Amino acid sequence: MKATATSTSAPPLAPGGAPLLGHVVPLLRHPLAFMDSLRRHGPVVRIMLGRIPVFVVTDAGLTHEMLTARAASFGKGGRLIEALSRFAGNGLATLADGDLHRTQRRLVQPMFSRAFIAGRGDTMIEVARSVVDGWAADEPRELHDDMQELTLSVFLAALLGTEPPEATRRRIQRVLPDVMAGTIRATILPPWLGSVPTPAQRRQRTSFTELRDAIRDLIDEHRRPARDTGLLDLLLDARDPDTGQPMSRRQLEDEVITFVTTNGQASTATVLWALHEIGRDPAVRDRIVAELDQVAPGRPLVGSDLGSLTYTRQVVHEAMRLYGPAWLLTRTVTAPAQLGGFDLPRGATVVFSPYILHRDPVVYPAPATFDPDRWSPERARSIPRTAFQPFGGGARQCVGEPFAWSEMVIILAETTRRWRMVPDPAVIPRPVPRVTIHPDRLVMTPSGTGR
Ligand code: HEM
Repeated sequence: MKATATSTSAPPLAPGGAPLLGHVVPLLRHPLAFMDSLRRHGPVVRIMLGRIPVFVVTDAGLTHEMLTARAASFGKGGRLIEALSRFAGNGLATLADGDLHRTQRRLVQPMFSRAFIAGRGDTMIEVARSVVDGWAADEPRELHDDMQELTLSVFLAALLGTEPPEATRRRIQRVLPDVMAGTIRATILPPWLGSVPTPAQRRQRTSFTELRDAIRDLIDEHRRPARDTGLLDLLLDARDPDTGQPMSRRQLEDEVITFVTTNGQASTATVLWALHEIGRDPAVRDRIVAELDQVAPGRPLVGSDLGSLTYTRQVVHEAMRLYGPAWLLTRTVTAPAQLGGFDLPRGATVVFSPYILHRDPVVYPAPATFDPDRWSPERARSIPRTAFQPFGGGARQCVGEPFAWSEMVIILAETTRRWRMVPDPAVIPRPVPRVTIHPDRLVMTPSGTGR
């Protein structure tokens, strides 16, 4: 997988750039096709955002190397991180590498451990089921809002350790689209163009304040639940092992905002794509339902069943492969560095993209085909580990990964068991790359039972 050049040199320039704007136009117009096309030009390719060179790593081995063994030269940073920190402040995902990140990661890690998440499985399932049960039969639904409601409800249930207050959930859900809306534009546009004040930017700034107010109230109003402690209780109890100090109030807010926004993006997108693919292929749905009937015959699903839902997990796996869901992540070169034999100057932004890696036809034959059996225990063995990196790698790998798997499997299982989701043939969802890749619209009708 790892590619090397014979001598050190500047990475090749991608074709199709314009004099003043560079590759901004193809990146804004056809971002996914443009990114996918870069693989043809080499393992590291130079593109221009205006006059600023940006280096895109298209090779899986080199991406992994950059995130792990060479991480000291490739710091977390770059334009995406600047754009995200406008609302997430110093949350775990936007903190620069260093002591504060290491301390925060140590404090936060236990709340996303497999054991802790497994202990919240029953509550997460109950909340997902009550949302799905509330849908009316035979009425078409715009599933984007539904899935955002589901992922947010399930996350808040785990965060609080109990069913979240409906008003709080609504308040957060209302502002999330505006919070995320301008992030990719702020990443791609040259700074002089991105700083022009527009009504959309003003709306976005208001939404940042509203989200922070909602999270502040959520923390203030939280009471430790009787049954299970939530993730938030762990955060409140966390003490820096060196100083014995709790997290500052501002840091706590930044962390919760980070979790709510990351969860709402990536997990929502993956579940939407999975439902779209299940709707196109009834055989996939039948196999999920058969598995659920075998694992939990004649009874509701419980948390301890999740580990046995092998096929349902394969469906989630394949949805994450095919649609990313992150297509543009960034690092900053902290000292003059080489990657794959190419010279990269200090201060440059490096882009890496699970989307590009997951569509490599050498590793994934017929890469555009949705095939959950790629991930059957026998076939998955032939896929190199670095070829599937939806959660990144190294010290900055997604801390929420165990939570994300449980959440997505729960939502898919509960939706599919309760309903047969019938796609609207007039609405063909198109991928829209925001921070993650969302379908522009997904309209499906819950019909009868999934059985
Ligand atoms: C399908 C679901 C998800 C995907 C594909 C995903 C993907 C990623 C990726 C690729 C990174 C690394 C970014 C980088 O290296 O620059 C990341 C980091 C992170 N993710 Fe996720 N994520 C998902 C779900 C979640 C959830 C559910 C949470 C929390 C509730 C979460 C919280 C975080 C945090 C806090 C970080 C920063 C970790 C650090 O820098 O130490 N993610 N995620």
